[in-house]
Amino acid sequence: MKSQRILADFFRQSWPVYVLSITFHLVSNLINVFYPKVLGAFTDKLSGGELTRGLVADYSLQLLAIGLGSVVFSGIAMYLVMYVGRQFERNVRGLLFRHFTRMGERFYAKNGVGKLLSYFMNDVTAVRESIAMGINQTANATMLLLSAMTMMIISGIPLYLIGASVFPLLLIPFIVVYLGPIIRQRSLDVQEALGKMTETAEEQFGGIRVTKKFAVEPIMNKRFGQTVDDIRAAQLRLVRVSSFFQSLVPFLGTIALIIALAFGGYLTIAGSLSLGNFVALTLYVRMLMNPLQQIGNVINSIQRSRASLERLNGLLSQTPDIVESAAATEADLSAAAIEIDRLTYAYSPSAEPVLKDVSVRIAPGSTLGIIGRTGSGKTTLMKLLLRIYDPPSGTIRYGRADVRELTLASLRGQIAYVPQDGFLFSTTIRENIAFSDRTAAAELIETAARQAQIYANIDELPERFETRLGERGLTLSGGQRQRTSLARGLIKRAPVMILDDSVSAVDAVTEKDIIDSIQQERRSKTTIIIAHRISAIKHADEIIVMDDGVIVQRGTHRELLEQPGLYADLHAIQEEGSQHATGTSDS
Ligand SMILES: Nc1ncnc2c1ncn2[C@@H]1O[C@H](COP(=O)(O)OP(=O)(O)OP(=O)(O)O)[C@@H](O)[C@H]1O
Repeated sequence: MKSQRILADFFRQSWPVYVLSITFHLVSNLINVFYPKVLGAFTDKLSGGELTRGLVADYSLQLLAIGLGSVVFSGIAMYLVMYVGRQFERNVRGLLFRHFTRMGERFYAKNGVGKLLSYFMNDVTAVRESIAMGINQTANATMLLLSAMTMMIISGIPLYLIGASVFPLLLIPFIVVYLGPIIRQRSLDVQEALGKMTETAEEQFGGIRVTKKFAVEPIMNKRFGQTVDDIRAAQLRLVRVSSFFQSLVPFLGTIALIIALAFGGYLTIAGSLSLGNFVALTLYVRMLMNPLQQIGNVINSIQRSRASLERLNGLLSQTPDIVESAAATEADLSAAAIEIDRLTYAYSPSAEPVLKDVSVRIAPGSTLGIIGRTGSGKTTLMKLLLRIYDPPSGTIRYGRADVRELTLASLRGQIAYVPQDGFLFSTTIRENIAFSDRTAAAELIETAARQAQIYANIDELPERFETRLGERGLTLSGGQRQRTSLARGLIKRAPVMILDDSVSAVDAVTEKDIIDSIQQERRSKTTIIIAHRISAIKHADEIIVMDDGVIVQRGTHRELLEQPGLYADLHAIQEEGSQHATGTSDS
């Protein structure tokens, strides 16, 4: 399973660093456990009246050496593990991003951007913390526990006294088994709530312009406030159980100290334990409290990170809905006819089909115009041509090849798709236009801009093609964005071009200029134009009219005008509109 893979892969690569770090921790702790022994010996000398100035200086120097030695080794050990922890973070973020790029539209329709960001930020960090800090502290604590126990035995502290003092610590595993799953579940709830908040924030920042124009800030504040309240509630539920757990562990340490003090004190008075060993015992038990506290923290953090790991695993084990066949071949669309054959498509098995028995043949080099009511399935049909969604087998062919048998890169690399709401990146206009080939020559970029009738606008900008756009290209007007996106499609000079309502935001005169230059540029190349205005498609070799997923009419502009139907009705309405606009109407 992928779940184990993230960690297994990571440990396979980085285990030498961990071994080195654990060795350094071991050395540091071996040095550190001499500290109670030195103090014990000091106490014995003091109580025996044998302490001299020279011995005081000696003991002080020994303590200094112990302090320095242990700090240096534990410092290096910590650095090493933190270093690989950051490597883990970097690797998993890369892995997640590559996974995201493979996922299809269905995945993005289900998972908001904010939710996906939360995987990058919260979950990866939670796992990193536990495999870096967690492993550091566990190694440190275990070493300290083991070496302290060994030193107690070597120092001649009776075993039964050590056993009695350490007994309360044996209860820790039982507490972990009982409280661990509760902490994990509550951590999962916190991560989900954080994901929701990032999702809501992303959406609200994205829609802030609409919010302001409708003056609905209070509603939005309330909605966001709710997600923040949910996080607080989930976090408090987690804090209640995790702080109980975290304080229970050192409490057991205190019980151990009380036993050592009472039992050890009694044995010292009875003369069966030296004063030096009594001091050493209490110092050792006190010394054990820190690692216990650390182990408590670590167990808590491991439970939290297990919740995050589960979320990451869940995400990484999702497979893309569009999978390239193992025998997929490279597409060659340069002279291929596009055959759509009795295509019926529904977005889900339980939903009504949005395309019903659609058949069209687009000859290579020809232009197909598509017009129809909104929601009639035009964009869906284009997405199926690009295999953004999977059409039923045999219903879409390029030449002789079924679309499902072509490699995705070769298929999409040869189709220039220009959507209605062309997304622009927050980089320069030049990079936005030369998106499919960043090395494209300046003349090619300029020609594409001219053909898309955006050149004059760009030329007026202070830095022309080097002008940086704001996020999502929002420094341009809607029509300018659309034409920049059109230039991005045109520069690709792809064998097939799809304009999906791509000139809807430009005025009629500009639209005519754009259509003229597209006709010129794409004279011998296959072009599909979807439009709501007849003026944008009337030059097409064939026009199909769609209504509710069905092709209701087909033919050339002239043929369609001669038939009664949706096309002639649309034409009449649009003609009347333009006559009103130019003042040439009879009525
Ligand atoms: N991802 C989706 N999941 C489920 N249903 C969808 C999805 N995308 C579109 N639809 C539905 O499919 C139908 C056809 O939508 P489509 O976008 O193809 O229409 P269209 O003809 O391009 O519309 P418009 O002219 O308004 O752009 C609509 O009823 C729409 O609600």
